[in-house]
Amino acid sequence: MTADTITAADIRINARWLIPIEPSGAVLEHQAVIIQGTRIAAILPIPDADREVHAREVIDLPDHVVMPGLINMHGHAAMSLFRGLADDLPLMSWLNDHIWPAEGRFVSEQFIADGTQLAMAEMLRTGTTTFSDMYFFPEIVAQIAHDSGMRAQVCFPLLDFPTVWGAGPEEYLSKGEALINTWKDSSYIMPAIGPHAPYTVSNAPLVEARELSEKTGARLQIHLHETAFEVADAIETRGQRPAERLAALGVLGTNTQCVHMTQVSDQDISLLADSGAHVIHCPESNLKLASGLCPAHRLWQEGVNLALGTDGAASNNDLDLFGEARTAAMVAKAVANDASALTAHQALQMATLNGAKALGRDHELGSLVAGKLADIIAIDLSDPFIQPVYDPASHLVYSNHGRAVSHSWINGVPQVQDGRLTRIDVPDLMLRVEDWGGKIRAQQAS
Ligand SMILES: CSC[C@H]1O[C@@H](n2cnc3c(O)ncnc32)[C@H](O)[C@@H]1O
Ligand SMILES: [Zn+2]
Repeated sequence: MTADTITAADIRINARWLIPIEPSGAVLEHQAVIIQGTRIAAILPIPDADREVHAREVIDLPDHVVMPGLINMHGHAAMSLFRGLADDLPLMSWLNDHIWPAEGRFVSEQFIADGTQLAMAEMLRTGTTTFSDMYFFPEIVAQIAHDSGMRAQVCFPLLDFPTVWGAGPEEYLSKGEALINTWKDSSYIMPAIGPHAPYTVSNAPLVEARELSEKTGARLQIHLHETAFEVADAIETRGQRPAERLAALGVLGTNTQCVHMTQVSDQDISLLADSGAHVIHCPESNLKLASGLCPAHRLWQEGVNLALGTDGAASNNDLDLFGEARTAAMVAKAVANDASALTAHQALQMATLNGAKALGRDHELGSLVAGKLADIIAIDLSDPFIQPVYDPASHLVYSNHGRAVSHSWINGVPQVQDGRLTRIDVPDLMLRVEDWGGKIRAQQAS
């Protein structure tokens, strides 16, 4: 739809600044975003919109920057109920001695429902409109996200051993295929396959996961090269680096999302770049668990698509993707010994368009372009802690931390209005969260 043909629209957002991400990272001023139904109909200079558009609802955002909703490409949403339960530990002792025992005790359908809602509330408040989840009871995660109108890639878990969600790989795969069939035509829910890690999934289920991905088009997300120990142990026990093993099994491809990649050799980079696999960078979880540092600038230079994730709130310990973008930019500078290694604009692209690419949905998500879905956020830059403004992208990455997200829309539907959630009953949610906190505290004390 062009400006000439528009006469009526559902929503018009008048923005002081606009960061559309595409076709360039440039910041535009005094722009109107026109929404019709679920999609962006046009982006016009405000004076043109005044002349040509009659919107049912006009939202004036005179101190705000408007941009695409953030895409948090890796997490375990319901682990928000374990936030702060086990800090200051390295990955394997965090998992083996604390998190897996706690999951064995507490994870249930109700835990997943409440913990996922708590995570969604935090993500919406900090600018995320699409998240990726890898956790138990994915059918509940999918339903909860769908019912709240949040977009989600929901990866069903795949491991060699029994968990609260199933007896082993065959059960996970058959329940997972049912999840894919249920949601394959949904715009909100992207069902996906979540083999946990190379050290918890053996070759046969990995190959079955690949075949399921090829048959259905579902994405496959895996924790990969998270620590030096993982890589050294694989070399010792299998004689292969994990990425090499995945490549040999045919598991690295354009549908594959590799989470972490803190240990990267030249050969690993070639495998990633040649296969078209995506890397999901989770710098804060990597820092907190002392897992290592992903060389983001090198991967970017070599043409690997690099998106951002928070990981779960028990290893981050928040789900603020603006904060993650800041950390990614800072860490890249330190790792490369180059202050320009990853700029604010690149960090915003990682948090938006690159996530959409990893999902295979960059034709309709990840940037503000006419025709794309209306997943949009607004951030109020009038507060003293983000004044004065020279480049709003700089403030979003280096000064903001997601505190000032005032509005968001997903599929053209308001999710945050003046900083308040429209679709989640927060007081009721907090009662349930406090109940879980009480139960978990009591067990810790016993
Ligand atoms: C199979 S469901 C997901 C499984 O992963 C665990 N987990 C959470 N964070 C991490 C991480 O950084 N590396 C490896 N595994 C992680 C989570 O507790 C679930 O058991
Ligand atoms: Zn994870």
